[in-house]
Amino acid sequence: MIEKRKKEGNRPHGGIDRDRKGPRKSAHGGDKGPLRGIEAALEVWREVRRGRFASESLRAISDRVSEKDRPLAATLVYSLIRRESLWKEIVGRFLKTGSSGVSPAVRDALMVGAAGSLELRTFEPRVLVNALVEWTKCRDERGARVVNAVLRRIVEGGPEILAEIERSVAFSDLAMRSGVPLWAAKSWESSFGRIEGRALIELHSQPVSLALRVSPGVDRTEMVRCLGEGGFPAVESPDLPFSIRLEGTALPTGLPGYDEGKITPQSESSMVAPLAFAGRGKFSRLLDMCAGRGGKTGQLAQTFPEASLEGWDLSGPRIKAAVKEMKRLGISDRVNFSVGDSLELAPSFVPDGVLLDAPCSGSGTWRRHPESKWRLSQDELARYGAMQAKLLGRALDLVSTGGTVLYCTCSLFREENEQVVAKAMSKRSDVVELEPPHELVSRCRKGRPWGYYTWPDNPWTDGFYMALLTVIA
Ligand SMILES: C[S@@+](CC[C@H](N)C(=O)[O-])C[C@H]1O[C@@H](n2cnc3c(N)ncnc32)[C@H](O)[C@@H]1O
Repeated sequence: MIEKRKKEGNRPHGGIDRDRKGPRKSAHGGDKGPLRGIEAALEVWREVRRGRFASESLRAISDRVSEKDRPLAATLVYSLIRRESLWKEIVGRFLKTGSSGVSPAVRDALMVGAAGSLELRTFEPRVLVNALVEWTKCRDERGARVVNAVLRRIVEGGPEILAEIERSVAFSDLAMRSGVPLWAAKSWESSFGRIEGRALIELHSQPVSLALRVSPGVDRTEMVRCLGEGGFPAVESPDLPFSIRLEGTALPTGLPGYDEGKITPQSESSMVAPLAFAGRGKFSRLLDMCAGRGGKTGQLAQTFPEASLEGWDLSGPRIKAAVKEMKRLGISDRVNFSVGDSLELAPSFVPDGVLLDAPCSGSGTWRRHPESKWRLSQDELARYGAMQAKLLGRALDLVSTGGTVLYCTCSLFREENEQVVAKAMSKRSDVVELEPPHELVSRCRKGRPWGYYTWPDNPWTDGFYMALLTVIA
């Protein structure tokens, strides 16, 4: 039995039927309808368990799932991932043998069944249970009986347990129902205090939507009208004069105006970062030390049309995407990119502004990318902190005297934020913090003591941290 499980875990990734024994067949005799969505959700969930992002896996199998079933699969798998620890807890209460006593196929079916039957109203519980039993039968004949029995008990008794957890005032239940790992919830409570920490945890059960940055020279009102006519209801953001808020999420390529560079999908928290520079007057040489796919590089270039820019990143594919992004925005001639380690590369100029959008845990974007939260450990957080401190030290070495360094992360952990700034400042006596522009500060929470946070307190804004520093003579 153990041997068999090991093999299953090691099998290469593949399509919906790949790891079934025997001839390829639908687990439900080729039925159309919800089963295909459920089967796809199971495949994606298994890929996520192996370290992939759900969005990536959904894309990879999209041509094997009918258009009608795609949203079903996505909704199901994301409900599972968002509150993984909650479903695990509920499954554990009904599975008397404990989850280590059953095969991975049984565990997967139970997790999908718990999330689907208790959170989503799209599924008729009987249909969902039958589909999961059939799916399990193809992998673990005996296990299918367990799935049948346990899921029927969950459908019956699960709502009461869920209601109990929803009502509970226990801190661990708050974390579980909000989909925040307990260790992270404790860390936020200790960083932000009891009331604020709990409020932050609760924000994690709120949905997310897409925001669009409007390029300079584009009429925002007209753009909103265009999007609406194209089937994407949108409104002008009351918080930022160049942001549009969509009602939901959408693939950028499907949006009117995207190909022409008129709009760029970006969360509002990330859009405010370049505003921190804007309060510091003019810049002529800007360095983006971790340019990634060029999201903020493009905005910096648009905000400072007179400046030359250089962008670096360790990842070749990301820099390739950044080059493409500059073309889309029509600013290719303004930015030079290099692939390499920012701790070693040398800029072609002495920058008067350095953006360090550091690699981080991404904890501020957990509502958008829920897989990452279950993978992160406190050890990894410490490794991020060490890397970020080195990168910030390098940014301060590179910037001109009197120049500006903007350090930012999409993390809500002090270990990646205030503590990194404190470490960098403790190494040099010539670094001081600058006050960002008032319109930015007024939307933020003060870090303790360094920097500012945005919180994920509306669907278009993520958790984000920024600290503006300068090197004095
Ligand atoms: C938060 S992302 C940057 C996102 C980007 N600024 C944007 O707005 O789209 C961090 C980036 O840092 C890059 N990175 C990590 N370590 C690096 C290093 N030592 N040198 C250069 N880039 C690095 C990663 O490849 C990743 O693209």
